[in-house]
Amino acid sequence: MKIFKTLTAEAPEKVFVSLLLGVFSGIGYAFLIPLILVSFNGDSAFEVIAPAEGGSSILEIKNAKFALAFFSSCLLIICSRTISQLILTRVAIDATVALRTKYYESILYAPLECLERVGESRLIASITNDIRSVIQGAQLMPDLLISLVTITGMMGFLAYLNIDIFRFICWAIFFGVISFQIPMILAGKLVKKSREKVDDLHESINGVIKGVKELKLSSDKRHYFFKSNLLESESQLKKSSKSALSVMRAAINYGDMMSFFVVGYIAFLFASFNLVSDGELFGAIMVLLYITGPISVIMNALPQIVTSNISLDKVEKIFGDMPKETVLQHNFSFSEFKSIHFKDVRYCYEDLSGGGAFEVGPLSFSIKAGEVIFIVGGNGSGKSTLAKMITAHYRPSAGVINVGLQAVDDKTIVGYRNNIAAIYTDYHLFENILGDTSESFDAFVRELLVRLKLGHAVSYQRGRFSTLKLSDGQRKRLALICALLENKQLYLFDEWAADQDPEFKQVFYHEILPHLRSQGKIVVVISHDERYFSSADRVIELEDGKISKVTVMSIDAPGRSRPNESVADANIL
Ligand SMILES: Nc1ncnc2c1ncn2[C@@H]1O[C@H](COP(=O)(O)OP(=O)(O)OP(=O)(O)O)[C@@H](O)[C@H]1O
Repeated sequence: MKIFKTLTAEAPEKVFVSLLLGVFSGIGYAFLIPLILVSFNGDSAFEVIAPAEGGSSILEIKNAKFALAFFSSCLLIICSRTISQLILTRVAIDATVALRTKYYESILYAPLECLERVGESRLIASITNDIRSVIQGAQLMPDLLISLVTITGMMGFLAYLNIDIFRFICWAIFFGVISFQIPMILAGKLVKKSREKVDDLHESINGVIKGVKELKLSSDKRHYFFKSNLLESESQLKKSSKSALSVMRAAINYGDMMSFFVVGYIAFLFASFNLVSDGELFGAIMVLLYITGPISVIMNALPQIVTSNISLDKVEKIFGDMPKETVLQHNFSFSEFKSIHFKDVRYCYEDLSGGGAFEVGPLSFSIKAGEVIFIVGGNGSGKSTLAKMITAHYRPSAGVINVGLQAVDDKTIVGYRNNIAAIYTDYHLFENILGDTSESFDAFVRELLVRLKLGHAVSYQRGRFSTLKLSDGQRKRLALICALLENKQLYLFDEWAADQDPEFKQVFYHEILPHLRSQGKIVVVISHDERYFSSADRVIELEDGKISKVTVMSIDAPGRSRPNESVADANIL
């Protein structure tokens, strides 16, 4: 079974040892009943012997050999079963971490458009729920094996007791397995359907958590969302889960009772038509009653195994279909990173709605070091799409991007990205500064915190900010500090200043940008702040994915300076 491979792939030797111990344990179980039955041999295993004088009666073991074998089997079961389960539990924990790590890597190395297509909710649901479910199923391995070995051993004993009873039971098992498959196939389909509903539910949960502010503002909206989205998703999941579990429970009970039907048949009918001694009949019934335990273990494990297999399919569908960027993960070093050239670059979204895909391009322009470019345009004109092409998150469908004379391609793209610091509209602020956090940074960061008026709200020590519980504007200023610390060659700000006070807009447009220009950086700013367009060297206007206008700004405009020229008011850095 596929789910078991997740464990065997992690530590094959340990899993092998665990299974071997499971087999020993199963053999131990399979010996218990035969030992008792053989030791009875028509008499009592214990004989009351004369009480010692003045003392109470004691029991003396008559069949010491069998008794010893019996207790040795018990000991074997305790030791082998415990060690087997301990080993597998540890392997399961390692396998869970290994699987999650593999999928973290898949996410980190997948093309951005692919992650955007799958969506946050489905990724989180798979990494958290599905992987846990797969491992829970795989962990049942030793118990299943113990039960299978026990049943096999007991069947062997039955064959030894009476071959006719053995044959009859083989047919009963065959019939049971076949008739059990029908409800299980139906249950599998229902579990699959219910798993699909989990994604919808996650989407709704995301909505209730992220959209709580909007929902609180309107009781109608809240009521509608609660009923039509959240409760509807819950109700669909509840319906499909209940159906799946009902079918499965009924199938399990049928399977459980099958063994008692067989016991009843043998006890009341079989003996009437076949030549079976009382001893054989008694032995067969004991064996059959005994194996109802292992059968029950297998039956009860089946729902988890079905669910785990479906979870594994889901994980494989999401992550198996997720391509890895075919790029060389080598930090290519450009001979110089002084200019970027777009030549007839296009990017076309996949047409998912059928209403025609949006295309950006063909775009041809260059940006030099020490230049600040503003990209402007109406909503939906393609600014953010172009930003993602500039930062090489979206690879062009046509055309080329060069750094100087060197192309940004599979061999150089990782090196290209390593030269970029960006703040997107949906940026993420990490809790600590990732990378070099040497003490030399401390004074610099503290100075920036004070200049951006964050000094009272946040303190910084050794790569960590004291808190991220800040206003939106403050968080964005903190993101700006992190970006500046990176000291990259290309800076991209996607509407950074949109939610800043005029005071900080001023700092951004008239101090930060001129400073970056003076440092010879390539700076791309997506902006709607017309008041500050004069801070740019050039303003590229987009309309419907194409460049509609390029304006070269006057060198004398406020907030302007040439590369390497000291900036009078860029006094923060
Ligand atoms: N993931 C996507 N799949 C398909 N089409 C998309 C996707 N993202 C954006 N688009 C399309 O691309 C167009 C440009 O989007 P983009 O986000 O680049 O615009 P924008 O200029 O940044 O807009 P805004 O100023 O509103 O942020 C949109 O009209 C939209 O139809």
